[in-house]
Order: sequence, then structure tokens, then C-alpha cells
Amino acid sequence: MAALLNVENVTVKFGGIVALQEVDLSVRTGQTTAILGPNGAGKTTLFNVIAGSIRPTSGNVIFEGDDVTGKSPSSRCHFGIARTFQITQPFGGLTVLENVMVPLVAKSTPMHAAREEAASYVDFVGLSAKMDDPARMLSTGQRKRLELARALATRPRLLLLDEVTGGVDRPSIPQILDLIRRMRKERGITIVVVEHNMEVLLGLADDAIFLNRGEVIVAGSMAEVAEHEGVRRIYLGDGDA
Ligand SMILES: Nc1ncnc2c1ncn2[C@@H]1O[C@H](COP(=O)(O)OP(=O)(O)OP(=O)(O)O)[C@@H](O)[C@H]1O
Repeated sequence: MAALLNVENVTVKFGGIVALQEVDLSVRTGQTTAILGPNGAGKTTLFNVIAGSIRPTSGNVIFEGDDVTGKSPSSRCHFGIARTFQITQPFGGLTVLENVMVPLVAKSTPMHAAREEAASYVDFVGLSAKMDDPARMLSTGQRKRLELARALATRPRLLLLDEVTGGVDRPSIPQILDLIRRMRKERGITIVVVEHNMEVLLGLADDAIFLNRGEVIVAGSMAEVAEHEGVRRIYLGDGDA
């Protein structure tokens, strides 16, 4: 299957710290890819390199054949790359619907069409009943769903999810995972996730890359990577930590 995104030989240095060392990653079209690793492994740095908020010291990021390495996050958004944040950032004073309309209006969608399209995303994430409530009234799980609706409103082909179940109460997690799976299946969106919960990862990801100290230790199918002893040690508590 063709790759939608390729990270090629990317190194990121912060002063003397090498956060990523010659990392390659291929994200297959229509699949969900997980970035795994212990604390400080470079997961967030790799995520930010793909999102465009960190520019690599060397190496390239190629999206659908275009070199987007030097492009800003907002310009990547036009290419079809969207991201969510670990700490959600809705406009608290705007309603749920208005929050989802923002990216559409920013793309010069006429107001009536923006309202209609935004309502379809609000419905897709299961927040129709909250449509006219101010975003600040939402629970953490509902905010995560609003974040997904806002991401959909950028009409992405690649969606980057940062700890999408972080801070969400356990009973609400399956609904969010179901939504993400539907984004992939029904809308064909390719997904990259950074996530600490192995149970979540196993239920979500097709492919995975495992980093340690900025280097790729293993990459392949999620099932294969989950069997790697380094992954088992960190995520499943096998052996000495
Ligand atoms: N802005 C920065 N300035 C200096 N060093 C940084 C910066 N961002 C990350 N680092 C360092 O780069 C390395 C990789 O960090 P990164 O946050 O990517 O790891 P991570 O795998 O996401 O870790 P965690 O699971 O703890 O979030 C770490 O040594 C970190 O201290």
C-alpha cells in the first residue's frame, strides 16, 4: 500500500540533546500508525516534526510526494494535515457548533454552508445535543470529541492525535476509539497517534514505530511491534523497567 507520508532520515537536535537520530517513518494511506517509546524517547518531537511545529535539523518530511519540511503548521493544514492537542484548546465562549465552524469559515466557506457542514461533524462525534452549549461547559471526554469535530472541519487526509484518551474517564474511552476507527473506515482518514495506553493502541493501530533515545528500535505492524521485548518491558511491565 502506498505511503501518504514519509519521514526521511530526520534528525532533531536541541542544543546538545539529540531528540531524534536519523529517523525514517512511512505512514501508509488509510492506516493508523502509532508512535511508541519510553519517556524522552522522542515521540512528541517526531509528532511535532510531522505537524510542522518543529523543523528538523536535517532530513525531510514528504506528504503525498510534496516536500513539506519547511512548511508551517497552518500551511500543512491546507495540504490536509490536522492535529489535536493533548490539552484541548476550544474557544470556551463559543458554542460547540461555532467552534467547529471556525476552520470552515477560515477556508471562506459561506456561512450557511459552514453551519450545515459543521453540524454534520458535530453529529458524527455524537455532540448534537450539546450543539448550542458553550464549549467551556463540556466534560473532558466531550471536549476530546469536539476536538475531533474541529479537526474534521479542516477536511484532513492525515490526522495527528496526541494522547486522545488522556484525562478521559474510562467508560468514555471506547466511544472515542470507536469514533477514531470510524474516521478511518468511513472517511478514509489516515491517522498517526501518540498514546501511552497499550490497550488503546492494540485496539486502534495497524502499524507502529518504537523509539528509544531518539532512534528507531523497531517498526512494522502493531502486532509485531507489541511483541518486541523493549515494548513489552515498557508498556506491559515485563521484566526490569
Ligand atoms: N524544546 C526542547 N528543548 C530541549 N530539549 C527538548 C525539547 N523538547 C524535547 N527535548 C528533549 O528531547 C528528548 C525527546 O523528548 P520528547 O518530548 O520528544 O520525548 P517523548 O518520547 O515525547 O517523551 P514523553 O513520553 O515523556 O512525553 C528529551 O530528552 C527531551 O528532554
